[in-house]
Amino acid sequence: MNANKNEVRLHIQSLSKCYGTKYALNNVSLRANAGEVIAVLGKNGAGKTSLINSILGMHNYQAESVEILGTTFHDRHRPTSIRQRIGVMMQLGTLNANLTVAEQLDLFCSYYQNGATAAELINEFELSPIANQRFGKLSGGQRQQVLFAISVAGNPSLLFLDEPTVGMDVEARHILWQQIQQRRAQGCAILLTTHYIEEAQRLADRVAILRAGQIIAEGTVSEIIADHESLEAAYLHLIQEPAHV
Ligand SMILES: Nc1ncnc2c1ncn2[C@@H]1O[C@H](COP(=O)(O)OP(=O)(O)OP(=O)(O)O)[C@@H](O)[C@H]1O
Repeated sequence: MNANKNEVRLHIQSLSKCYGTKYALNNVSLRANAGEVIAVLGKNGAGKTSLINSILGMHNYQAESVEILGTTFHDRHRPTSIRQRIGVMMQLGTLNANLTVAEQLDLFCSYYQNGATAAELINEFELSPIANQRFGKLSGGQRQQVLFAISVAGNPSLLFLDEPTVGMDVEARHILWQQIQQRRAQGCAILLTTHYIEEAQRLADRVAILRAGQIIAEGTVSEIIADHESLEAAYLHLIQEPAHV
C-alpha cells in the first residue's frame, strides 16, 4: 500500500451525538492521515465508542462535516465503495459463536473485493492452532486476535480499533502492537481507543483525550505530556473535572 503521509483519511469537524437529551459527544473534531495512529483516551462513558459508531454511520449524529477517505458525508449512509476500504475491530464482536475461526475468516474475506483470503490471514496471524475451533470456545485473548485479523481482512486504508488488546496476555499484546505498527508502516490510518496509557504511548502519533464527550487535549505524546512527568500523569491531571465554583 503506497501512502502519502499528508493524505487525510479521516477528518471530522464539530461532531455531536445525543442519546435522548444527553450529549455523548459534543463538538468533537479529529483528523487522521495515512500512516498515522490516533489514540483516543478517556474514562468509561467518555464517548469513545460513540465516536467510532458515529463515524461509521451506525447511528444518527450531527456534524459540521465528516470526511472519510476523501468523500464528505452529509448523512449516515456509507456506500459499499467506502466500507470496502474501512476495517473495524469493535469491543464485542457480534460473531456467530458456532462458526470455527476458519469459517469466520472465510465469511469476512468474502465481503471484500480486494481483501486477503482466510488462508493468508491464518498464516499472517499464526492462527492455525485455533483455526478449527469454534469462536465461542476461544479465550478472550484469542477472540481479540481473531477480531483483529477480521478487521484487516479487506486491507483497509482506515482502521478503527476499539480497545483492541483488552483481555490479552503480555505476549499477545506485544504481537498485536507489532501488527498495528506494520499496518501503519503500510500507510493505514488507524483510530484506536484504549484504557492502556502504555499502549497509547507506544503506538500513537497523536493522542486525543475525551472527557464527557469533549476533546480536552490533542497532540503528540510529548505535547500532551508537556511539563508532567509521564503521559499517565498528564492524562490523570487532564481528565479531572473542573472544580465548580
Ligand atoms: N445506546 C445508548 N443509549 C443511551 N446512552 C448511551 C448509549 N450508548 C452509549 N450511551 C451513553 O453515552 C455515553 C458514552 O458512551 P460510550 O460507550 O461512547 O463511552 P466509552 O468512552 O466508549 O466508554 P467505555 O470506555 O466504557 O467503553 C455514556 O454516558 C453512555 O452511557
